[in-house]
Amino acid sequence: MEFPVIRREPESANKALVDGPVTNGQIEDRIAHTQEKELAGGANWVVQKYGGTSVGKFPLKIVEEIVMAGLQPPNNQRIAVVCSARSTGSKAEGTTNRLLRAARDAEAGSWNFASIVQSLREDHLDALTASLPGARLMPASPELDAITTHYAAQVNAVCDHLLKVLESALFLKDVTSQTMDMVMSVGEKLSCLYMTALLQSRSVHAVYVDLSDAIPVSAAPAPKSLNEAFYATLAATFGTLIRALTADPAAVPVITGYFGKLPGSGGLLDHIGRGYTDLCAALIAVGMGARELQIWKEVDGIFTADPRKVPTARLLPSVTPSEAAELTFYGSEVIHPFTMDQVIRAGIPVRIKNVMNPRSAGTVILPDVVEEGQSRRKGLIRNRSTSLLANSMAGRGRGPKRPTAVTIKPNITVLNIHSHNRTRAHGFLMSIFSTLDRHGLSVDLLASSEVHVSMALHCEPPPSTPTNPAQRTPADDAQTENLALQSTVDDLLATWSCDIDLVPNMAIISLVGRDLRSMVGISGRFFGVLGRTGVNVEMISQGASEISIGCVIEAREAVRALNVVHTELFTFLE
Ligand SMILES: Nc1ncnc2c1ncn2[C@@H]1O[C@H](COP(=O)(O)OP(=O)(O)O)[C@@H](O)[C@H]1O
Ligand SMILES: N[C@@H](CC(=O)OP(=O)(O)O)C(=O)O
Repeated sequence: MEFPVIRREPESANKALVDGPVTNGQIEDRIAHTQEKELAGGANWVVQKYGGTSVGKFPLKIVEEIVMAGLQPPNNQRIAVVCSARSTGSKAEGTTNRLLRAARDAEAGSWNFASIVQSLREDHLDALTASLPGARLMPASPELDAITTHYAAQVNAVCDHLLKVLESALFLKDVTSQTMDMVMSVGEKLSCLYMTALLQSRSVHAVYVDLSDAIPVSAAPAPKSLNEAFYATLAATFGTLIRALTADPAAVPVITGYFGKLPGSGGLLDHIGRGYTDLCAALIAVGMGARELQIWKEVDGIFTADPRKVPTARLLPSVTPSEAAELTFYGSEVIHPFTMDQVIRAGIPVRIKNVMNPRSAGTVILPDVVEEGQSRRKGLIRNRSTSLLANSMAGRGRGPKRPTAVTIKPNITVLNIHSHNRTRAHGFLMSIFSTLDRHGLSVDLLASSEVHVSMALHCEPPPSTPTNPAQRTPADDAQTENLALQSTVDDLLATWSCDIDLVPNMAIISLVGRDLRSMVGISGRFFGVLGRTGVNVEMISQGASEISIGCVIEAREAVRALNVVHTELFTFLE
């Protein structure tokens, strides 16, 4: 792939000129060069966040091929590692879900939590034994013995404390948000203790950093919402704490992606939701003044479509923060939505990389000029050179305009409401939204007229078998969502004279791209190809976001629709 060159004029540091094409490698050099000069004081820190399945499935790759390789010449980076809770299979059966299940068991009066804690304890102890150098060779060296003994003591201490918390919850028959947070934090603690020991077993000076008590008590007078000022304080606190623990230039902090009790009511799950480690890593990157935040996944980066569903999808070298956010919201799980705001505001690029293929450059998320302009209006500061570089990398203003990616979001139910009352349209909408809010449902797409409203809601499918409290599965959450939907319908029918119908088993297909706003005829092409290939469109929403066009189709058609749209708009639009 080729990109235009950014050439810096010596007499004007901020003037970038578009020149001939350059390669990905040259872009890398230029990003490094630019940032070295501009992120003064941020040294050479790279913050690397690893998801739970990466820690569970590829721990040795992370340690040897990514962290150790990054520390050594010619890279000579300072690396901060941030980990999520381990999952050896899928995230659904990973440590965090097992912990949440243990908490619900305790609340329901079942001692089943004890066996969950025991299996987590054994899993984590066995994981280290299996990954030690010369794993089953006896006798181990005294250094390795010391590492494993210390590790076992820490794992046991964390698990014993967890048992006490869960026992208290069982006797109280109550799990508060704070208790849930305390239980959930164990996943990241165990994961980071494991990665610390693993790095130490390879002679890396790894330092375990637990952020679960890092939020200062002074932050306790809660802000009404977790606002920018709060996050800025948090980032600074994390930065100070981590620096203090890693004064030795060889030290590698291994930091829990769980970051402590939030002030006010509600816990991390309520305020941030699952996937909170992305945000934690972003705050750490800001606090450390890192030169890059890397989110390591099991995919090479962001593609023009889900590469597991569209074989011809191409890796995108860069996307803008808004595109990444839109893609995440509409089904391509790229990055937790709150993450980008933090790092982009600080001018730190985010790079999505693949643990299975560390040499691939991945996808970098950088703001473009329009986004920079918008943020200036909001009084935010950006790193100008990274913005210019991003524009140049994406070849903006040169060549044909094109959409960036197409994505699908499954498990959508359409809620159609037809009011019998033609005179109070504003009251009708207010009643619908307050009912949805009461039941904790949010709307993904909306189309409305005076008396008719169609909404696409995300609802996981219900579990196939009934569950008893002692054997809950992650599908219980799905059951809760479906009950919420049913209660919403009941409440609406009770308070408003209307007809309601629910259309389950749908999906949203969305075209995303910063160029869409100026691509005349793109909607026609998008809907045209769906129509020509016999994909029925149930509902259309356009205009809410300038950078996406979306519609609801039947879920069973989703992968076919994704492929035909990709072929039409990404292959032939070259
Ligand atoms: N446009 C896209 N680009 C890259 N991945 C995508 C895209 N759309 C969907 N995906 C899916 O998102 C997932 C992200 O990678 P993965 O490492 O599995 O996630 P996680 O870190 O959340 O466990 C992959 O399963 C991939 O198939
Ligand atoms: N352990 C948390 C936090 C997290 O961020 O996970 P991951 O990075 O694996 O999505 C969760 O399961 O949600």
